[in-house]
Amino acid sequence: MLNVKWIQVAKICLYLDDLNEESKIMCLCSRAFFKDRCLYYLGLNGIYFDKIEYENDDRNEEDEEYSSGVPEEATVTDQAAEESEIDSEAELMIKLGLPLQFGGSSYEKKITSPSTCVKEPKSHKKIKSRCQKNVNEGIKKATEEKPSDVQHSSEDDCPTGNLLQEKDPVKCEDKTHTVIYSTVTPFSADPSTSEKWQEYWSQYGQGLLWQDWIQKHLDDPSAGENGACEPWTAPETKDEWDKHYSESYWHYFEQFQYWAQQGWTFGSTEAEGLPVSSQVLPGTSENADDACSGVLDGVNLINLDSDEMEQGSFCQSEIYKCSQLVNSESNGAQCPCDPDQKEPRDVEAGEKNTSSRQATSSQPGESTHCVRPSRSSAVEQSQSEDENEPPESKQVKIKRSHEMDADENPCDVLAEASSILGLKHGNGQKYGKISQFSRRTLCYLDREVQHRSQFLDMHRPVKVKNKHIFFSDESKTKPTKSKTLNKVKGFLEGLSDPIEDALDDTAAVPNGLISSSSSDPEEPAHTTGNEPLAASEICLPKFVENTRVHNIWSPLDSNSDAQQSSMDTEENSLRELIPLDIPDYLQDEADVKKTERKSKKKKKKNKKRILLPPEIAAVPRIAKYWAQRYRLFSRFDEGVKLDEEGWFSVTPEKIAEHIAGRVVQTSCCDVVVDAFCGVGGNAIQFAKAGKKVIAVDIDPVKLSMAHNNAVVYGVEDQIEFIRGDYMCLAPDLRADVVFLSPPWGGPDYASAETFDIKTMMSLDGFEVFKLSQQITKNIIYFLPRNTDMEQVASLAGPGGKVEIEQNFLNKKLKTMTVYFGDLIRKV
Ligand SMILES: C[S@@+](CC[C@H](N)C(=O)[O-])C[C@H]1O[C@@H](n2cnc3c(N)ncnc32)[C@H](O)[C@@H]1O
Ligand SMILES: C[n+]1cn([C@@H]2O[C@H](CO)[C@@H](O)[C@H]2O)c2nc(N)[nH]c(=O)c21
Repeated sequence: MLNVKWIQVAKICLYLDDLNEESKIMCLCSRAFFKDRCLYYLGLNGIYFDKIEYENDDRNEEDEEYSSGVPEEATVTDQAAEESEIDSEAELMIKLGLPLQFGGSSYEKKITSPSTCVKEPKSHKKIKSRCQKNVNEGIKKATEEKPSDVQHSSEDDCPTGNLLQEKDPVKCEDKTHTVIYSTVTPFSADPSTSEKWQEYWSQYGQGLLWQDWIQKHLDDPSAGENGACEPWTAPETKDEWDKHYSESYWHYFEQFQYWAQQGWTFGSTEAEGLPVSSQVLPGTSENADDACSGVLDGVNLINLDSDEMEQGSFCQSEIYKCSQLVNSESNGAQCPCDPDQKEPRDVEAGEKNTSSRQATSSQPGESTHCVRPSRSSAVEQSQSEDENEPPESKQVKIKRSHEMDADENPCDVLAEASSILGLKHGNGQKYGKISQFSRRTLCYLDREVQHRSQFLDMHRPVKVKNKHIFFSDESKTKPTKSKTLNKVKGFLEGLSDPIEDALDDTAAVPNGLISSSSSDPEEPAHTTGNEPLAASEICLPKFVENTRVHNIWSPLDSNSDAQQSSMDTEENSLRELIPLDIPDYLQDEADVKKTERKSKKKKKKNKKRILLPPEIAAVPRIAKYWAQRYRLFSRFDEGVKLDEEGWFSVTPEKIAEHIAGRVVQTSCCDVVVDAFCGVGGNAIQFAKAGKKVIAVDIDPVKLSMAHNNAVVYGVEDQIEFIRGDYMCLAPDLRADVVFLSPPWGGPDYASAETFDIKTMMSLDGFEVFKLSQQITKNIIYFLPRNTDMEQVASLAGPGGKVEIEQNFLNKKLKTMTVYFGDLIRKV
């Protein structure tokens, strides 16, 4: 079973001609999440039992990541998991004695994100993860493992309050549920909020549950029907409903808690502005959709009753987020942020004035274009209009698309795609006869995408907003004398690669040593100096090539210890920088973090350094990849071979496995051409998935390594290895799928803001694609994460479709896989 989470996040339509709907290119944006930390740690440690520990971490992480969108910070409790949250940039900053504010996406994640002000009580964290675990591992087991802190199990504890006791889509007396629900003690510290939550949930819980259920089962026409087959009673859906219930409850609970902490309340009665329909529940409503939209109206009618709402546009926009995507043709539902409007609405941008045009769609299933209105304008609009009203009666007003003038319509699809989805775009040449796109529409398919994206590392520039760093007199003078700064200087000067590379996935490890203290498996291990070690200084372990070496540790030498402690001292001195305007909610955490850092430092002191095998130490540029050998090939120790290019360009096994899985899911795809097979990362996985593979590479060394590695995996018989130039061979190849993983021009691809596939690769990316099209329409293009999204979409041609899948390895955006033809998953 693949440990991959795949979600559709958005649909972007690129119009060539406003008047011709047929010519638009439909671009499905999806995300695939992989986790292979255990393989990374195994690479560092070389000890198997650690793997088990980290696998546990991963499982916890999964619970958090996908169950409810809770901010990471709120759920990370144990040391290992917590360490993994700090990326190496942040770690480097700490090591160098620089405050985190200077950079590092961990800082961004942990501090600048408004949502991180949500601090889930510790008890909730435990309870929640236990609860999730229970759900996942089997409800019955949960009954037996009733946690000790569960006090009650009566029906009173049912989080749905009275309402469910009357309408009971989920029976509270059900033992299993009793356990799950009774673990909930929302707002234990604040009874009034707790009451409000109870009230809110009892009023809207069912509607929300139902709405989400329908959303999840869009393809199932029976899902929205009331009556005979209620999902909570039907045997085939009961379990799924139960799980859905638990997940939804926690999801909305967290949302509610968050907004409550931001000073928002909701109008609980009709008099306060809630529509009557919001109180119509599934099962009692004549039309379930009315209930759904009513509920969502209710959500949108959450009122601001505090002046403390200072979280900026991101928080505000969350309220307006289009939280439902329903095919209006199939069930008549509407975009919830637009209660009285049945027409579809888009996030639009184009060269032309689109003010009077309404979005149209000709294809079934694509008729609803939900809009997430502009971050601030709609909010500002509504706030300024309501300025004179008492805050509790303020309501969200959102303009309809046709009411927006081009001037005032700030909905810029490209900006949204970039900031929310992390997709890059440039002005690069488009494929075929396409010159430019005249209009774009964006529809989010995952209502949580905006929120979730905050907790993913998409290599966004660090935003430090309104931070004033003041240097005390002392600290003004110190940096010039600081050994640490000299080290920084030396370190940076010593790097030939761009900074991003040094901090990201292409950094060199200059002295042949890898510090195992690097907390982020994605990141290179950083060393304390850049001087190459003399051969005599390298204490090389006895290393037999490609055989499992379980313990390749050497004790940390006393020198390094001294170095570390000197860095610690200097770190402290540099930490005299005083950020004056840390918001209150962060101030509280500052002390906690200090203590945590101290304890981490202590632990790091105890950590050991891993020594590289001689052949790896001889090529420092690839040393960091060696630490990641198991994530590239989990059977590395059984004789896998890589050369230098192979090390940095092989597709990590989890990603390759996933891509192969996508082929398996597509019918009539038996033969796959791996046009640039390299050392075989992808070819092996295609073969493992049962496909016949034609593996082409121009380099005989690569090809022989690919063959060797295929033997290790026992799939050599399924692969035909052809040495040659794909550009010449392509016309003679026959296959059902072509996989393209060309050289991107070395590790420098990441230093470009946007990667142009036509001009930045050694081969012309358009030509490669064109040749492949002659073999089959089913093409997979494996590309850099910063590839120009519009350029790659243009490959689909007018009226075509494409799926752009972002590949996240341990929450960090790694690569982009683009699917064409039948390989595109259906929306
Ligand atoms: C990025 S690597 C492929 C990595 C591969 N997907 C893996 O997982 O191991 C690109 C490969 O393309 C090969 N190559 C470069 N130009 C080529 C060409 N014109 N025809 C065939 N192969 C070529 C290189 O030798 C290199 O091995
Ligand atoms: C330079 N490089 C890295 N990766 C892939 O991107 C990941 C993140 O750097 C690497 O792990 C590797 O899979 C490459 N893939 C291809 N096809 N061609 C390349 O030149 C290349």
